[in-house]
Amino acid sequence: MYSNDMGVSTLRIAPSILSADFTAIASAIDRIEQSGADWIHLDVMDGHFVPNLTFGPKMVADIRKLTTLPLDVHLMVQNPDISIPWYIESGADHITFHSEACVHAHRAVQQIQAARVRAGISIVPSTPVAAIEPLLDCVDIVLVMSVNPGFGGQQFIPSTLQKVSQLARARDNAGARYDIVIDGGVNQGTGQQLAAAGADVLVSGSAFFQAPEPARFVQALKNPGAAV
Ligand SMILES: O=C(CO)[C@H](O)[C@H](O)COP(=O)(O)O
Ligand SMILES: [Co+2]
Repeated sequence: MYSNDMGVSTLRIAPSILSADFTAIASAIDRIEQSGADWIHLDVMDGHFVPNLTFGPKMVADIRKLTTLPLDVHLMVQNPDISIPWYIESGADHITFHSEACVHAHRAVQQIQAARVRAGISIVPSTPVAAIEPLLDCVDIVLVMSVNPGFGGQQFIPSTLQKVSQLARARDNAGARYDIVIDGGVNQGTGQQLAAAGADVLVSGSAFFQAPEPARFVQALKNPGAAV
């Protein structure tokens, strides 16, 4: 559930800089910090696993110098085991890679955790939760893509909700500890549905950067249904 015993929201918000102006990255980081958001989501795309290119470890290292907020690196790259060490070195707090892009996913999780970085596994909309079931007892994060990865500003795919409930149930039954992170098409409407289904963290790119009042937007996502 998304509130604690005191009725305070436990939902965390992770704005994605994918929708920021890359020529003014320091001001984007400042906007995120001032908004009361919890993590900064960094989308790394290689032009192979997804049909788009963004940035690499230098950008992550430069952002590391600007903030103490957790840096949540989302690797949309083929064979992430090659580049995981670069993102460890650049100061990432979390590194999430795609199940579809990595043959030896269990080894990659160990590689990340050995550096005391939180390890995440992600699935695209056409991949079922069953594909990552063997990893659920060892990952720190499960990132469910609710759009096809590669671009911001796409429409939420509703079948994601069922995956979120399935992951929340599996975690409760097994006593596992992963955060359920949802990425793609998150706005106040879909956020409310995702919170009810059991999401822990909502990534928001275009909606966050378009919001006239980012702090109000973050509060509204954290407290679905409440007037803020
Ligand atoms: O991983 C991503 C795209 O592959 C982005 O994190 C995601 O799409 C966020 O953008 P938006 O909130 O605009 O959908
Ligand atoms: Co992402």
